[in-house]
Amino acid sequence: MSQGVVRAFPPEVLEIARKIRDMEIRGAGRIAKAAAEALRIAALKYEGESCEEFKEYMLKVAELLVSTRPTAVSLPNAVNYVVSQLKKPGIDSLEKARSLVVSRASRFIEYADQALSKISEFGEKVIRDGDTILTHCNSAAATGILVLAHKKGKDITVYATETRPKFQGYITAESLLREGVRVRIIPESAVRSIMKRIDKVVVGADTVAANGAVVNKVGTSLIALAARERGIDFFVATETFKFSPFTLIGDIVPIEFRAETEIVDEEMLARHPKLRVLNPAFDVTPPDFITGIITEIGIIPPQAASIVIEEMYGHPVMHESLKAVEEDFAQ
Ligand SMILES: O=P(O)(O)OC[C@H]1O[C@H](OP(=O)(O)O)[C@H](O)[C@@H]1O
Repeated sequence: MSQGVVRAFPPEVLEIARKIRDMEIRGAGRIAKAAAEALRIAALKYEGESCEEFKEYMLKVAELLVSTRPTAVSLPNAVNYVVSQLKKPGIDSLEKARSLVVSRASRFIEYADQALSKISEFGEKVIRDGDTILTHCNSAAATGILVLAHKKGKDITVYATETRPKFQGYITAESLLREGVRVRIIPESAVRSIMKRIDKVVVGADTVAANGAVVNKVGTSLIALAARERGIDFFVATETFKFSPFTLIGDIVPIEFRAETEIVDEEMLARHPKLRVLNPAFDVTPPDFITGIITEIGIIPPQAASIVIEEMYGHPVMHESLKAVEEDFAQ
């Protein structure tokens, strides 16, 4: 190891990290691809000559990227995919290490793009001609299904929730309208009252836990509840890299709480110093509320999530948090 000297990160890498943090790049899949791209840039722009220093530098870039947003597991999964093999024996020259990072980052991005098309193909099959579908927030995986169903000639109507406070529902509405899909925007508070018009729900995911629970944009679990009340199918569209290996060993998915000022303006906060605003960005939908999880490897029941995780990630190695507990006990 070098003596703890870590080179400055390239400005492009810092800019991608900032954009993810500020949600200029958002959506769990896009975040993961942007992180892989940042790692690729960091590797290509490294100007030192030491393999050990390169590895240390890449791990610092990885830490920076993972720290930007806490909930979507696609982010650490993508970062681990790109950098974890640097620790393996045999990566003993700078050129080997650099080309490993560059090739794995490119492979991840390619995989993510292909996964989205496969999800559209599997998911399109659950949409019937004449369906009215409710979606929430803005999910590339969910939107892809709806666009493909429309392109295949199915006459569909999509209800898109506004998705306060950041109104990602507008992005969904605009991308569907561009493709010629019929769209209705509704406030989230109207979900239960319009559920009688809905044939099925399709949403995305930020993280899928080992028990099949789905963490997605806040409000998703209320939509699932309203769908269940009427016996309406509730589908989740997601790449398998949003399945969390950490939950297989009991880790809780951290829920991101964002700034108070996304909900209430500075002036109101200044007028009422005792006022506190809670702004959770995500919530958890239990597996029993979910009809199926549409992935690039097929449509799976939520109860099969742990099998997918073991297939994708192997049996989990001991996670850092558990190691820390064990070390505490050892003292
Ligand atoms: O990966 P795709 O399917 O695009 O999106 C998945 C999910 O990511 C988004 O989170 P945010 O808007 O980044 O907070 C939404 O919760 C969306 O459902």
